[in-house]
Amino acid sequence: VIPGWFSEISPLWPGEAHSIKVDKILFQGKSDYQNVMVFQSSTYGKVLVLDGVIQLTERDECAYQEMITHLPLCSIQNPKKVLVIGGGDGGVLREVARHSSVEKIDICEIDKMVIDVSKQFFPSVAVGFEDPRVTLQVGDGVAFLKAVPKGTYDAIIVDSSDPIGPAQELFEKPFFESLAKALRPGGVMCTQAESIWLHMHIIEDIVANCRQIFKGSVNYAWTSVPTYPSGVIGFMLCATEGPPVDFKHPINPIDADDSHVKTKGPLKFYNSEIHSAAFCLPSFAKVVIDSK
Ligand SMILES: NCCCN[C@H]1CC[C@H](N)CC1
Repeated sequence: VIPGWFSEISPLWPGEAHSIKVDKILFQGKSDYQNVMVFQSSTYGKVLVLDGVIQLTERDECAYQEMITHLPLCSIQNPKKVLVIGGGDGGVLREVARHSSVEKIDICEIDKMVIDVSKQFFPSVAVGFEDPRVTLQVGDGVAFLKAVPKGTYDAIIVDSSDPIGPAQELFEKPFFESLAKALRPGGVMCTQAESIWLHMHIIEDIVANCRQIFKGSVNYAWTSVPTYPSGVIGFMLCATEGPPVDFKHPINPIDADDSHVKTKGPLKFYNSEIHSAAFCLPSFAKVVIDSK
């Protein structure tokens, strides 16, 4: 380890480690689920780290939060009831709140320390919790979903960490089945789906499971997040059987010039062109994802 630098070392990306220069460690703690750390970096603003893995930085969190939220919500007319699993930093809530059609935002986050630390060190991210439509449940998303009545939500966003630690079950088939049950016909889900450069095997399994469960449509999208491993992150976008959903052509655009987004500050990353482009895959990924 180089003094003054944080290196992201994990068995999920063997042989490589992204490093960020550390100016000052601001918080270190251990919750019931994981180690939590916040540091002031030299060039990426404040950084949130869980069990040694970068979750977000102030400089590039916009890319992930905007894409994971607007890829599903801009693909259906009038989303009204939205559920967020994970997302304890509040960033996805901030983005969901831009949609004036949304009436109810439920969130189930397992680790209260993540929520408290985000409110203390990342107020521009945790601002999402302030929206009056938000109802917070601190608990396990797997159990939460089992109790949700069939067809409750228009959209569910699974903003998870990696499948090592508390989020492991969020990548398994029973969880995808409970997501599908909780969605209305033609409802949409969007989950964090790792890196096409590092995790094609994990992605292959997720796609195979989703194709069995989501009879509407199954799509993989990806985007650039400099501080995530290999500099990219992917998303599974699925729709249940019902009114058809064409993820590649947003029917509910929320481009930067939309009046109702002014209250939340401008969109820094998402727009309708990058929405459609996100579904264009390199050949080595297409051959796996389209063949499942
Ligand atoms: N809400 C913060 C983002 C959580 N998702 C991240 C995706 C990339 C992973 N290596 C770490 C978690």
